[in-house]
Amino acid sequence: MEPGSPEDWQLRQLRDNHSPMRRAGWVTLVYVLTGVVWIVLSDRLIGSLVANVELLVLLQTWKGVLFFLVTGLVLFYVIYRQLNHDRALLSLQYEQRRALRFRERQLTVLMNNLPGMAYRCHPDEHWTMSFVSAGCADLTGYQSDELVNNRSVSFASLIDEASQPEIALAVEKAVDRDGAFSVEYALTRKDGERIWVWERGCSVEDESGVRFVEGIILDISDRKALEQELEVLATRDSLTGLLNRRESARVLAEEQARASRYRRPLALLWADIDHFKRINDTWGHAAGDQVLCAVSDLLRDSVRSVDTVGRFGGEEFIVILPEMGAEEAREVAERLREQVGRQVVTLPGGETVSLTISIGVAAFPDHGQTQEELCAAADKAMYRAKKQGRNCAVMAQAS
Ligand SMILES: Nc1nc2c(ncn2[C@@H]2O[C@H](COP(=O)(O)OP(=O)(O)OP(=O)(O)O)[C@@H](O)[C@H]2O)c(=O)[nH]1
Repeated sequence: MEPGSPEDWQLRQLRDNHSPMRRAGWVTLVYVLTGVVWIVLSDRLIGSLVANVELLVLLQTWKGVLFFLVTGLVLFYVIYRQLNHDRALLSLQYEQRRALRFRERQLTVLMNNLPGMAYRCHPDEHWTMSFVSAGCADLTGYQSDELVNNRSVSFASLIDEASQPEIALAVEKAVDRDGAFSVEYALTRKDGERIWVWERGCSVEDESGVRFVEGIILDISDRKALEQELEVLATRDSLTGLLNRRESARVLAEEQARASRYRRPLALLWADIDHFKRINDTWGHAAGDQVLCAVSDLLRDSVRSVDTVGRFGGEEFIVILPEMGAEEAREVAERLREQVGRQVVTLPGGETVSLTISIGVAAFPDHGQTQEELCAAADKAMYRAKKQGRNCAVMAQAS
């Protein structure tokens, strides 16, 4: 009910009115006093004006009748007004109850048809649920009564452990400033399936001052999968699965900035398959693809976990070697060159393809102060390796 509405005014009036006993007492007192005053005054007036006894008796009789008529009318008006007032209050109560029932029904339908689950919980370490909507079964696999009051399992135990501190912080902040929070995290369902959910909630206080958190939780696994797919598409080379050119450049820029900030060594290898065109021309493009994948796998499997291998274009690869100086990088390049030389790729038709690679080696800061200078130095070194007869690793010249 809106404050200031007519219904509100009526209820306030009812609350502010005196008690029924006091009101009835007042009415009776007014009636008795009026009667006494009327009888005394009217008797005196008539007695002083009329001397004839018969006329006096007649006037007394009509005076009594008049008194009953007037008080009867007043009584009728008072009771009529009161009953009308009561009836208005009763119908107001009835309308309010009806509106309340309608709203409850609306709310229940809404909650039960939400795509996820609505909840009310205590902000304790178990996220003890005091209410969950019917969508709980679809979302978590648990029935409402299994989750409410942690009867079978606590909601906190379903949440991915790594996300718990972040969620606790978001909720704490929301409770502190009476605001809302939204978080994304992984949740383990009753059947063991791991799903991604998005939760939005806010802190509320009930009439007795107890704090709760209320909100909704939606399944966003499809969106997450799409996001991850898009991320792979944006950062990976679709043929080899290595980082693509853009992502390789981003990682190199990051590593170069770090090396520059902390004055740490960093090396870059620029590798190119020798006479790759011949492979394509001899065995076909699909065979060329297979060779590219084989070389990619070999490079990826032959470096440290901190190193990054990317496909920079056609048959060109880069290897980013953090915390590595020029000499060590040359040894790595030599090792990779030998491994590729030893590798034989067997094509689907049974034919075998042998290959070699040429590698340019550049180190930060000796061969380049910036990412661009480092790339250019490694690329030039690779071309010198080609000129020197291929199948070799060549160190870049100092800048
Ligand atoms: N199969 C296949 N071939 C590719 C791909 N990308 C580029 N190429 C081919 O790679 C070949 C590169 O040839 P070139 O740049 O002449 O180099 P090369 O034959 O390796 O000779 P050198 O580098 O001088 O040793 C071209 O024929 C391109 O068509 C790819 O994704 N798959």
